[in-house]
Amino acid sequence: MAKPSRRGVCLVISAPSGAGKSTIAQALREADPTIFTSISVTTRAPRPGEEEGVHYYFRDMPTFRRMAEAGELLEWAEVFGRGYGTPRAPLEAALAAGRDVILDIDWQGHRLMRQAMADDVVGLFVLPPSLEELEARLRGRKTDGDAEIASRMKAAMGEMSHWPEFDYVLVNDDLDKAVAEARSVLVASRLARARRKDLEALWPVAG
Ligand SMILES: Nc1ncnc2c1ncn2[C@@H]1O[C@H](COP(=O)(O)OP(=O)(O)OP(=O)(O)O)[C@@H](O)[C@H]1O
Ligand SMILES: Nc1nc2c(ncn2[C@@H]2O[C@H](COP(=O)(O)O)[C@@H](O)[C@H]2O)c(=O)[nH]1
Repeated sequence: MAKPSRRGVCLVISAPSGAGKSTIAQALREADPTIFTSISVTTRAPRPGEEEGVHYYFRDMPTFRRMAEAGELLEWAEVFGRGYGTPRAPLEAALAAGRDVILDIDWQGHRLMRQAMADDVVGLFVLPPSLEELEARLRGRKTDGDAEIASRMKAAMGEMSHWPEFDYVLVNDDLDKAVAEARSVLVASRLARARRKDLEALWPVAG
């Protein structure tokens, strides 16, 4: 197979639950179907309408632990008391084939991804316009009960305090604007530092 002209960008999008990162990631993928979708493994139960291998790989805790110990997960973290992790092999294959990848994971996962593949990772943190709007979005989504929403709201301030660790930060007040900004981050990242290695092999560089 011919070598791709560049390695893909691994765009890690994090946010407190309900801020809109999955919605933004989905819009980016719909606009550009070449973007690779990483499907995480989780120990949480499927929500109504969620499908195995589409939204998540749903596994019990012993299986999740075995995968983590065997190195099958590039990163994994406990979020809201459950295990979530990124399968290693499909993501590495996609980047090597020159495909951009979007990961919709929490701030701990972003830290671990930076340790695992610093040159490939670009971090984007999505903030909600306010705590009231965050709670309204969690309620409006109708996927979680009161106790789960309370637990996610309780964690939100702590999660949001990690925004300075990211390369880019946006406020998702207007969805179209947020998607356009996230798209700009992806395009700029394609042209940025790690991508220069490919050009250095092709074009002269002043000594
Ligand atoms: N800019 C926006 N204005 C109004 N509603 C929005 C906006 N962005 C997203 N939403 C809605 O907010 C809800 C939460 O969005 P989403 O599921 O994408 O959040 P998330 O950050 O991925 O949450 P989780 O971490 O739980 O997966 C959804 O119902 C979505 O349609
Ligand atoms: N570190 C990781 N975090 C992940 C991964 N997949 C999802 N997540 C994060 O978990 C919470 C909750 O998700 P939900 O689907 O239960 O609402 C959210 O912040 C996700 O971003 C992963 O592989 N690794």
